[in-house]
Amino acid sequence: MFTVENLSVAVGGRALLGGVSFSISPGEVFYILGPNGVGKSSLLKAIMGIPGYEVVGGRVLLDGEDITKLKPFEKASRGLALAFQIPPRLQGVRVGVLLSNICRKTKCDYREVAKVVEVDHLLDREIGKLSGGEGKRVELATVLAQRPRVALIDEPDSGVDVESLVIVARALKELVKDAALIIVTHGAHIARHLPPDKVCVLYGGGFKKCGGREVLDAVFTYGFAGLV
Ligand SMILES: Nc1ncnc2c1ncn2[C@@H]1O[C@H](COP(=O)(O)OP(=O)(O)OP(=O)(O)O)[C@@H](O)[C@H]1O
Repeated sequence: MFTVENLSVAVGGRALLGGVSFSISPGEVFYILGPNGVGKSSLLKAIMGIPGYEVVGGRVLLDGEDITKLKPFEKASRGLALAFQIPPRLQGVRVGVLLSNICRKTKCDYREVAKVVEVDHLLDREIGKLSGGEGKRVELATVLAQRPRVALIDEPDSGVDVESLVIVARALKELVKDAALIIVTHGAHIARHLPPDKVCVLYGGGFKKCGGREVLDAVFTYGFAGLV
């Protein structure tokens, strides 16, 4: 069980979010929806412990262990993985080398992982020279290769064409077989392919409405401002 308890987050020394709480188990899909700039990415980065995204209150628990203050690599070794909204454009690093390095630790077959997100034809390409959509699929491959217990996925459906969205959804379905899946999205296009179990709307500094799929329908009908 992965639990975020009454979390407050500051970014660049400025208070951004407060009182964020949720729990999620492996096999569950949790969507965090909200408008641009509300703090969705910052929440995932703070959970992961990325420098500059500070947890100033509350706790992050993995199977009862308080992991709030652990460093990102320590959280990764316990099974947390983050797919960035805009993946780092690593110069001079080839896709196959990165994936095989991760798979060496987790004992996966990097060519099989690459096939899931259809980047097996990109294994010899430099990550920094991929297109935006290719880069996002490679980013998902790195998360798959980590075999996480908790996958934090930032905007998997932004900048992705309709066919690639099907591939992205396939990867997410693969991930959720073993992991708790937390997906941040402002458009929720991915919901056509991967319905959520739980949904929360982040608005005005915290979660304003949480529930099941009906919250997603309400967002489409009323928008964020109309809902809260
Ligand atoms: N490193 C940073 N330093 C200072 N401010 C930041 C930093 N990162 C994000 N912010 C600010 O924090 C706020 C929330 O940004 P964040 O990227 O978390 O929003 P978001 O909800 O993910 O938005 P979007 O849907 O547009 O991706 C924004 O006002 C942003 O400018």
